[in-house]
Amino acid sequence: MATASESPPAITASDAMADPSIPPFPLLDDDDEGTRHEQEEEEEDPLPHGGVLELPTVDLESPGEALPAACRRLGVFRLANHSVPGDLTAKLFARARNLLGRTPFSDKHAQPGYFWATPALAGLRVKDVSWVEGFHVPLARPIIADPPPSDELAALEDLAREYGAHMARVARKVFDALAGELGLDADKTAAYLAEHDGFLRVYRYPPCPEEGHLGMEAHTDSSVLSVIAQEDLVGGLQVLHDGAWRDVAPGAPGTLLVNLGDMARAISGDAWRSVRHRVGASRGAEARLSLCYFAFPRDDAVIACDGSRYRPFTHAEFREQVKADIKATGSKVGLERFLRH
Ligand SMILES: O=C(O)CCC(=O)C(=O)O
Ligand SMILES: [Fe+2]
Repeated sequence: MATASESPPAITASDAMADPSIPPFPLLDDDDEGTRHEQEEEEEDPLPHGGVLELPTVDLESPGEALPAACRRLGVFRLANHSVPGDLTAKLFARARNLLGRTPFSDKHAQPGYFWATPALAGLRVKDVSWVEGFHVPLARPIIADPPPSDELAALEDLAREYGAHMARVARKVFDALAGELGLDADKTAAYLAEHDGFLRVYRYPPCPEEGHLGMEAHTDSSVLSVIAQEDLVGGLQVLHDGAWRDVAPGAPGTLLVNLGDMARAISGDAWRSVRHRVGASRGAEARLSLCYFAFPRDDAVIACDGSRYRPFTHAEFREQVKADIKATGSKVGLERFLRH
């Protein structure tokens, strides 16, 4: 298995074409190269790479001061002692690897909840292709589709739901510990995290034969918090910290990674960070897999904080604004839209 520090031999474009499981990501042709260089020249001050970043670890059973400190300083941390059964996570990874890694693209594509290179599908330029595919599993309701999901996908979905219930428990426990620090009342503590309405994304970052792509473009999450499990040692996640991209150091085996999203930032009036992050494209022969859970406020929750730079808004308003911005410009504007004038 590839580690973050080794550089395994990259697969070639013909290897990638020969593997029927790999979606037909567009490779850069000569014209696209031209576009890419122009775009790079336009980019102001590309951010430097700042090496590896060790994240603090928070013990879910006794988070103490380490939790708010990590939220204020970084917006991302490792979580230990979370009681998610290791064999459940391993089974879900194995199913995902099997289903995404061995099924021809055309069969996956016909399955409900499957996505690949999402921004490319929104008609963006080749530079913006994210070298990723996966399944989107809403946790509050079963995937209803006609024709129904394959047996393999139905089995993956069952495991994802069982895993998702653990994620909801973990998210609630983290958020309750944090709510105390902001002095949120019981109503807000409940409304600001609809943990059972979140979703899980099962991602596979297939090997990418070409430089110049990312597994996932730089972004902040729109969630309150996101919980990521990645298969041991296959690196790739980078966070922006002090003006540089930093590779997230592999955590102790079995730890989860929690990152705060825009809603946590707004709820706390900018006291907590919504960390900007991205995923490098997998360059070795091994695909990277991750399980990402996202939890949001209730739709009607009014996000407001005394002294905040943001005007009060409902979560539904935020979501609609993000959708509208992506539709209009191809990217999310986010909280800037809600600044008080
Ligand atoms: O796959 C990962 O580790 C991160 C994915 C991510 O950042 C996202 O889906 O928002
Ligand atoms: Fe993210």
